[in-house]
Amino acid sequence: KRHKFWETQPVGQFKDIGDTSLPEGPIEPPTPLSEVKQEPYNLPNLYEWVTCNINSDEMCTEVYNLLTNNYVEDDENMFRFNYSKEFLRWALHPPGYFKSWHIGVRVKSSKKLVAFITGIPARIRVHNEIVMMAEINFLCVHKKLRSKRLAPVMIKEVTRRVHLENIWQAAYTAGVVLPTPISTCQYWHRSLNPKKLIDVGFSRLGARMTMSRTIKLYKLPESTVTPGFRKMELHDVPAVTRLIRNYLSQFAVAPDFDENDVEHWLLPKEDVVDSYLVESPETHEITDFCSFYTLPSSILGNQNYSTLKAAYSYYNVSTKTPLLQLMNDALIVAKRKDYDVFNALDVMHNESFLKELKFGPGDGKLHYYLYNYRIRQTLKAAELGLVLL
Ligand SMILES: COc1cccc(CC(=N)NC(=O)c2cccnc2OC2CCNCC2)c1
Repeated sequence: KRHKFWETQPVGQFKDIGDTSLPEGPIEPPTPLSEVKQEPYNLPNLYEWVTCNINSDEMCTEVYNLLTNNYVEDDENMFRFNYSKEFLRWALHPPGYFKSWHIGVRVKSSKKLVAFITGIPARIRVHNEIVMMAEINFLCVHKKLRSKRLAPVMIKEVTRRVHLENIWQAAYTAGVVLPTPISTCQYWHRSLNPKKLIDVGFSRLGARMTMSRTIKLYKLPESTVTPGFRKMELHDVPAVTRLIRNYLSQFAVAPDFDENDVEHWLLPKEDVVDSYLVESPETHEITDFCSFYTLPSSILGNQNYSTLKAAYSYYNVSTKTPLLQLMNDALIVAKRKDYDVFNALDVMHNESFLKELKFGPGDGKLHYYLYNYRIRQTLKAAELGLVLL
């Protein structure tokens, strides 16, 4: 039976699609905190819960190893996300984070970490409502423990711990269709190192294309073209916050970033997140912004390479510099930093540059979900202003 678990949850149900009589907003009201289950859900006998302190190098290494060997693979099982430890510390320690939302499952006897799920707090605007939510991510069950129905109890446990902090909504993405996407995005890839991408099977040589012709097709200039294009710095946080808040206000769903959020999520952090802005040489006004995060993938079964260095488009704001030119500068920087590929979703205004900058469509889709929050009608990808890690 499909979605046995999700049919028991306060999420949009397929049968409700198109029923515009249902109001936008929470599906269930909050529960009085005294009525929230105080003790953890029961795991199958052999397993126990563990709260993962990612600041501990030993614990962070255990989480890193579990994800490196068991997390999401592409549809053809040729690549597996390989989030770095530094990236995990960044992704899981935003302002106001709760340690209790970083949840692991151990085998009681061996103490081996075999499953993981996380939440982080985020203020998300949905149309005109600002909603405190948990962003759920990194749900991973060891390959040897799949279809033991561990995922539903882990989802219930993280939900319980989120409820204990008086938060009743959540946001998450998945490559699979569950009840019920608020939006479905297409992902796109821009080759930066086409020879390696073809060698590892990520891309294929185009018809009637030679390798040298392909290398030439994706060639990029050595230096960026926009005057005033530079790395973001700490002192830029107030101006970048104003710029991104204003820009994101046009989308139906978007983070409600304040300066603390911008400082955490958008200040450059080596091998984790890169961010650049355009400071007008005349007025010193900050007019544009672009950013990408670093998420390598392990290459499963290639003699010459073990890792694909990938940049993922994050938040981009264009008010003076054409988005096409801004993103081309982002590609130039990524190429110079030896990334193999630059990925993007067709969210926000990304559609306007994808084809022109020689992105090719990926072979999968990314579905966005809200927990315990109904929206009137499914959003177009271009109405989404939220990028999850
Ligand atoms: C190339 O290596 C891969 C390793 C694992 C999975 C995939 C395909 C895939 N599922 N890609 C995406 O989900 C994706 C494609 C473009 C942009 N963001 C993405 O996902 C992000 C956001 C959701 N959490 C994972 C990272 C590719």
